[in-house]
Amino acid sequence: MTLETTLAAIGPADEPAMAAARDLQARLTKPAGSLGALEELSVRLAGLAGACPPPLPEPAAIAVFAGDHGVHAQGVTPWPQEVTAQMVANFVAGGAVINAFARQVGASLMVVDVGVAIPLHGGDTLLDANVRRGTRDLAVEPAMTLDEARAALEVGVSVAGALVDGGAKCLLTGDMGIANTTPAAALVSAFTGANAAAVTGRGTGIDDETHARKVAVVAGALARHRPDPRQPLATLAALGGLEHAALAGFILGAAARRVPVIVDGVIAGSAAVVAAAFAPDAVAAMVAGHRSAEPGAAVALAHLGLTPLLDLGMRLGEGTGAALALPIVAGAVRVLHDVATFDSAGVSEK
Ligand SMILES: O=C(O)c1ccc[n+]([C@@H]2O[C@H](COP(=O)([O-])O)[C@@H](O)[C@H]2O)c1
Ligand SMILES: Cc1cc2nc[nH]c2cc1C
Repeated sequence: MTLETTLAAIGPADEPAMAAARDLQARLTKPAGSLGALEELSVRLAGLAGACPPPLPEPAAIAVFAGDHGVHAQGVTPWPQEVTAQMVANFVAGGAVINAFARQVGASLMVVDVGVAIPLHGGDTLLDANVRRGTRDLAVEPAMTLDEARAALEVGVSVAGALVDGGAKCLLTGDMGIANTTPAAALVSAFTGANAAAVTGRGTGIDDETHARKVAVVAGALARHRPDPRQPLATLAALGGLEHAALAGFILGAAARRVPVIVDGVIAGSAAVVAAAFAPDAVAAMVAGHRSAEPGAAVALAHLGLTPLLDLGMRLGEGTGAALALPIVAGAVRVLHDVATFDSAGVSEK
């Protein structure tokens, strides 16, 4: 599917299904409101599916999009760029944290090379969809051409479509890319209007001097490119990464198929903000898995009006925060399927 046909397929939440879910929640054998945020989540998922109860989010599929970044040359991260390719190999071998969490929650995992700088050779779980071997340096020129950004977006759309065609009832975002918290911060700043210092954090863990340089790089890129958030493709191309673009497409692809997508940390959060700029109704498909410690993540979620399910101080990426949130999403939906009503169970109401 092209970007345009995907955007055209995205529609608003179904109000009658949401009303039915609210009504059912009120009749279940529990005090009204006692499941807190899970109740509203179940209502949102009913609205997305256009059905009450909505489908359980099983089977669930994680896609980890990997890319490299020209802005690495600015010294915004202490890690060498080749760690991106090395970690992709680790995902394929099953040895990363996301592999452990995917096994723990029963989700499938695939890795997509959308922009890694080093040629990779993987097995069945690595998809070669490389658009470019790393972006250009956003501190000095647009990171991508419009065509490259569009191609990466469409990689994400087609991965989402293939996973849904294969039976996935829930998609989870994953990312890997040394230096990718810098473009994430720039995107969040460009689309939300928050200033560079408010959205730029310590990524994998950087000292004060590196952090000051990173804030200056983000502020400088915004001053240089003067992105117009009403032009999402141009803004994404100027400031983004190939995995950010693919993740935005992945989220749009989920929304077009009316399947929930659990959004991980700051990289996925920035991609979600891009997706919402293309199609505001796409927010109906998004579930915020967790609140990453990276400050841009909370700014992105506030902009989208989403409340994170978990807040564990995590800042790993890979899809780890989304994976841990999956059982909570499943629990919220299962309540609508399994729990008796006051009527059916013969429980007295107050
Ligand atoms: O998901 C997050 O919120 C997150 C926060 C900090 C770091 N990361 C991960 O760390 C890498 C980027 O960090 P950095 O410091 O090199 O920009 C990249 O591979 C991300 O998956 C991810
Ligand atoms: C080791 C390592 C693992 C990661 N996983 C996601 N980002 C990462 C960054 C590093 C450096």
